[in-house]
Parts: sequence; structure tokens; C-alpha cells
Amino acid sequence: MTEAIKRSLRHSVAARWTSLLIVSFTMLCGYYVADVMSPLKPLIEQQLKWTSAEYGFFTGAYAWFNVFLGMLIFGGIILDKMGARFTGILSSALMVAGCAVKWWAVSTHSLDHAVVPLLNVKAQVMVASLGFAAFGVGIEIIGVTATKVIARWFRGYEIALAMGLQVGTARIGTALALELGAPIGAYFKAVGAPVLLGVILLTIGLVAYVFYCAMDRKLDKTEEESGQSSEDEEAFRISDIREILSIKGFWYITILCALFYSAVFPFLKYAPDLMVQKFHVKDSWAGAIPGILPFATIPLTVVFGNYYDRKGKGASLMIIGSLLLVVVHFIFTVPFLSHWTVALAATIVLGFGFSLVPSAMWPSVPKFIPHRQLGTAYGLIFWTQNLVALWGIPYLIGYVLDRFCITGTRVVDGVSSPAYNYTLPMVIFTCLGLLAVVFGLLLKREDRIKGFGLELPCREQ
Ligand SMILES: C[C@H](NC(=O)[C@@H](N)CCCCN)C(=O)O
Repeated sequence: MTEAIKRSLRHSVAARWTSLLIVSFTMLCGYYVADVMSPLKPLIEQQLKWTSAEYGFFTGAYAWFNVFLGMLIFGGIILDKMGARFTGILSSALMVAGCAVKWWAVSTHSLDHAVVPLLNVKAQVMVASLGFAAFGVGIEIIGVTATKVIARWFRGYEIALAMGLQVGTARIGTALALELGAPIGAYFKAVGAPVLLGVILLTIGLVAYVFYCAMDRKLDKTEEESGQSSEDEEAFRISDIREILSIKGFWYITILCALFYSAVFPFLKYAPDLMVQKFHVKDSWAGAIPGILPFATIPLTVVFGNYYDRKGKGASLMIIGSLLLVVVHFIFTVPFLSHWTVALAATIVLGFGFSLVPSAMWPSVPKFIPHRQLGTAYGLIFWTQNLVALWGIPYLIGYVLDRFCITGTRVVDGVSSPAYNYTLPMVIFTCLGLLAVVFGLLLKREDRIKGFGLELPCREQ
């Protein structure tokens, strides 16, 4: 056997980075579609005559199947049992199909005036929501798949930088959605136009992933030839779930993830309204300051990922990131700090927190979970995150706002809507951040006891 055959493909710099480029592109397309409806809310209300409650129903559909049908947990298990090629293609195809259904629902007139019996929900809202729910399964499972793919290719190399680059690239999708969604919709005078662009992007993402599959097959072959595939090929057993759940560090990182993202993702959903209600920003500029966040995280996630690779300190980075979150939310809580420049400065600091934690969290999991169980482990983490951060907390904040925070009525262009005091929701977000710090500290202590190596560099020196 020649030396060239003996070496696994993952030792090739070009192959490693090409694989990263391809899966990151597929993720970018997914994040575009995940966020493209947010800037379209006013157009949806004008053209499709959806109410805010209907928009909220649709937005929440993202997590329906993931959480209540346990699709994320099954997805992780399928990934470990069937591999990245099967799971990646399946989830990419699901994203395309889900987005196509959503596009059809918001573009057709055949659903006009139809209502779903018993549920009393407009048929258009329901069909769009079901499409979004299917898409939600696809994007979350491809997220787990991409993370496991990167862990495989970059083990012993720049794993945190690679994961940071993947998350940073995906956030370009979010930034594109926030920046381009409304102008495209307005230009074509159709909510469906930016969604159709999403279907096209996802189809290109699927084709790109098919190319990745060829590389993955080649990687399998070279790993086999070089005798490095034993761990990966050991079959996944259902009892592995028990094994994963018996690791205290796994629980700490899962709870930290749920708490941290609960103080970020739902906050972002309400941030434009907070800007208007507390910081007296004009309605038409409501999204301008929160919109800075994805841009700030794109380079920062990469910088902190690179730092983790070279210097380590993963648990400390997660604690610092969570602390920044506490500081930012506390600033948003203080009633007299209401100048827009305060909001701008706080959002920039939030960008640091929102980069520090993801760039240290995701590459830390392979330090204490074996590769063959990684899909299941990430699936369980994402499931908990979906349950708490993408479904439970947004619902709780909406309830708290309606029940305890209405202070009067705002009238804009002759249209009246409730005026809210955001102090209580911001106290909740601050507490979530504080709890995230506590679980970060617990994780760091567990790392010291068990020696996971979270404070050590990821890159073999
Ligand atoms: C890597 C991580 N991904 C997630 O948290 C996903 N479960 C949610 C994706 C939401 C897309 N707007 C991240 O994005 O930090």
C-alpha cells in the first residue's frame, strides 16, 4: 500500500476546507429561509391579511415536529445509524419540499377564505405553517449533520475555527434574509417572491450537498484503507442514549445551550418592538439596530473559534459569553437607560456574547462524546433547545407581555396598538442569562473533575 493510499482524505487541507465550504453553503441557504419571513411581517399583514396572532402561529410552527414528534431526536439517531450522506440528502430534500409548500401557500389564491374545520385557522396559514414545520425538521437535522461532518473532517485540526466558520457563514443567510427579504417582496409586490428565492437557493444547496456526498464516500474509503475507521463504523445502539444521558457534562452543556439561546433567539423576535417601545426608535427603523447582530457575529464567531483551537479555554469562553448576555439584558432592563445609542452599544456587546458561546459550545461536545454517538448527542441538545428557546420562552414572553405589560395604547398613522413596558420580559431574559452563567460554571467544574479537556486547545499542537 502506498503512503498516498494509507493517508485518510481528512489530512488533505484542500479536501477538508472544500467539505466545509459545501456544507456551510447548504446551511447558509437554510438560514436564509428560516429567517426570511421576519422582515416580511408588514407585507404579510397588508397582502395576505394575516393578524399578528396568525403570524405568531406560523412562526411557532418551525419547532412543531422537532419538539412534539421528537423529530430532532430521531434525526440524530438516523444520522448515527445511516450516516451523513443519507441524512444530509433527506434533510436537504425536506427543506426544499417544506419551503415549496410554504411558497405555494402564500402565493396561491385557491386557499382564499378557506378555514380549517375545528381548529378555526385560515387554510393558507395552516398550509404555510405545515410547510414551515417540515422545513424546520430539515434545517435542524442538517444543522446536526453539518456539525458532525465538521467534527469528523477536522478532528485534531482547526475544529472550532471550522465550526465557527460554518455558523458564521450560516448567519450570512440570516443577514441576507433580513436585508433582502423586504426589498424583494416590495419590488415584486409579492410575499412569495423572496420565498421562491429560498426554494431556488435550497435546491442549489441540495445539489451542493450531493457533491459533498462524493467526498464523504471517498473519505470513508480512505479511512478504511488507512485503518482509521474503527470508531466511526462501530454500530450505534439505542443503549447509547442511556450512555450519553449518564454524562453529567452533557446535561450541563445541554441546559446551558437551552438557557443561553432562550435569552438570544426569543429576545431577537421582540427586539424590534423593544426598540420602538423603550428606545423611541421610529417604527420604520425598528429592525435597524437588532439587524446589526448577525453581521457582528459573522467575523467574531470565526475569531473566537480560532482562539479556542489555539489557546483552549472553551468553558471560560462560554461563561464570559453568558456574562455579557447578563450585562446586556440588565442594561435593557434599566428603565432610565432609554437612549437609542445605549441600545446600539448593548447590541454590539450582545454580538460578542452571541459569538463567544456558539464558537466554544459546539466544538466542545466531541471532547466528551464519542464520534459514533455525536448525531444523537447533538440531536438531544438541539431538541432541548427547540423545546425551550424556540418554542417555550417565546410563548412565555408573549403571554407575559399581554398579561402584565400593557401600559396604554400607541397610535401610529391612525392605527392603534398596545403600548408595552418591557421591564418584566427583560428581567426574565437577564435571569436566563444568569442561569446560563451558573451552568457554565458547573460545566467548568465538571471539566476539571473529569478532564474532558474543555480548557485545552482543540488543535493538536
Ligand atoms: C449552531 C446554532 N444553531 C441552532 O441553534 C439551531 N438549532 C437554530 C437555527 C436557527 C436559525 N435561525 C446557531 O445558529 O448558533
